[in-house]
Amino acid sequence: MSSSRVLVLNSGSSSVKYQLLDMRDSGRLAVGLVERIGERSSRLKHTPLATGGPTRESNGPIADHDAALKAVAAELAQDGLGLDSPELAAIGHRVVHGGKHFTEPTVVDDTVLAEIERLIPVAPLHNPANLTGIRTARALRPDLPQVAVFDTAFHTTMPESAARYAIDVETADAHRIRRYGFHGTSHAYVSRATAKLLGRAPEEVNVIVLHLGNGASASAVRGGVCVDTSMGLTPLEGLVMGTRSGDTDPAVIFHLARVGGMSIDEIDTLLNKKSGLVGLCGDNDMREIRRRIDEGDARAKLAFDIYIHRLKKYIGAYYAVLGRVDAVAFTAGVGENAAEVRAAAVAGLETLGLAVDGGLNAVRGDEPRLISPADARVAVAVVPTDEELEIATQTYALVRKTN
Ligand SMILES: Nc1ncnc2c1ncn2[C@@H]1O[C@H](COP(=O)(O)OP(=O)(O)O)[C@@H](O)[C@H]1O
Ligand SMILES: CC(=O)OP(=O)(O)O
Ligand SMILES: [Mg+2]
Repeated sequence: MSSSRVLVLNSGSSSVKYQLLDMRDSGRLAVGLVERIGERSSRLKHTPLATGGPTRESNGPIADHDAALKAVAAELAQDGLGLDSPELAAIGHRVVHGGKHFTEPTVVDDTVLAEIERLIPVAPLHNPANLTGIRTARALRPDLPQVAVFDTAFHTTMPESAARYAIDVETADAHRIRRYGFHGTSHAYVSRATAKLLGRAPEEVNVIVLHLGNGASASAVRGGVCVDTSMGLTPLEGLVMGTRSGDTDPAVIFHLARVGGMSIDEIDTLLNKKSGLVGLCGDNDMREIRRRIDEGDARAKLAFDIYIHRLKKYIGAYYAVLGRVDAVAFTAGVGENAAEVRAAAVAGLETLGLAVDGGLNAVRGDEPRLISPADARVAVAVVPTDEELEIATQTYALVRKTN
């Protein structure tokens, strides 16, 4: 029997998203999510698409990512899709920080694991979870290739002028301080899907991709190649996010330490977990923020306005970086669902050829779609991301090549 299945694990700081795919037709056999790992109210949601069975949900404490992955393996086994299946060709893992070293998907060995571990200080919310996912999967199926697909890989093409901070070169190099960028698997997938939507080859189009999830980043993609992105050394730089501040004056940190008496760890937690939308108004979910705005809540409105102001600045910046823009693509949880965010982000940019058609923008759906008026100079699009499919595709291509 030929092995054509790939299990994809997208381990986040407190969640694991997973998909089992058959790569002969990229069909999904099972999808699921473990949320609130480490809390008492963890939840596992599993949909066995292959059997047509109902979605199963279970609640109860799941202590860590190791336990989460074992619970996922048990769910899959219940549908006859267990990790012991000879049809499984590989397990693909999203790894957030690959540094400068990893520009391609990579079969994991001990050296690769050590490098991912070395990068923990620059992705403290993500790389530890990714590592646990790989280690647990490897223990369950030591004979299978485990493939790491890095968020940073797509951004390694950025020119030095975009990738370097203007700080002392020797100090920066000694500590590998540069702008790496993240969500690259999504930016790559969405920029290609946007070209397809326009009926053109990726090499022909310049796209600004706005990945607006809980973490959020923008990228400038010229002819399929990333030339700038808003996240930097870590996923803290750039846009306003669910819990992260995005851009601030670095002197805020000196001030909080010297005048506010806060420790470096306290400031790290403040900027990564207690800032962004949650810090501004107490909620990080855009649905809740919209509901509060509708009720006249001023703090929610200010949080929304700050979020939009930053987003608009990045659209303008990347317009200037690219010179010619063919499309602006909105993706991820907020980008795909929040019509009011899309409308507000491009409002007033008509002189740049950017506009949203109210009717088209209000349409909901899972397919890539244009929301700009028919005569617009620049296409504005909603392009759902599929990081799991992209990871599976890259993983399968690599194992086919190496076998
Ligand atoms: N229907 C919706 N309307 C507005 N925002 C939404 C909607 N659904 C999800 N979101 C936003 O998407 C976010 C999650 O995005 P997602 O891309 O799944 O993030 P992550 O991958 O970082 O977990 C939520 O926090 C919420 O703000
Ligand atoms: C890199 C990053 O911010 O990822 P996420 O949006 O999944 O937190
Ligand atoms: Mg995400």
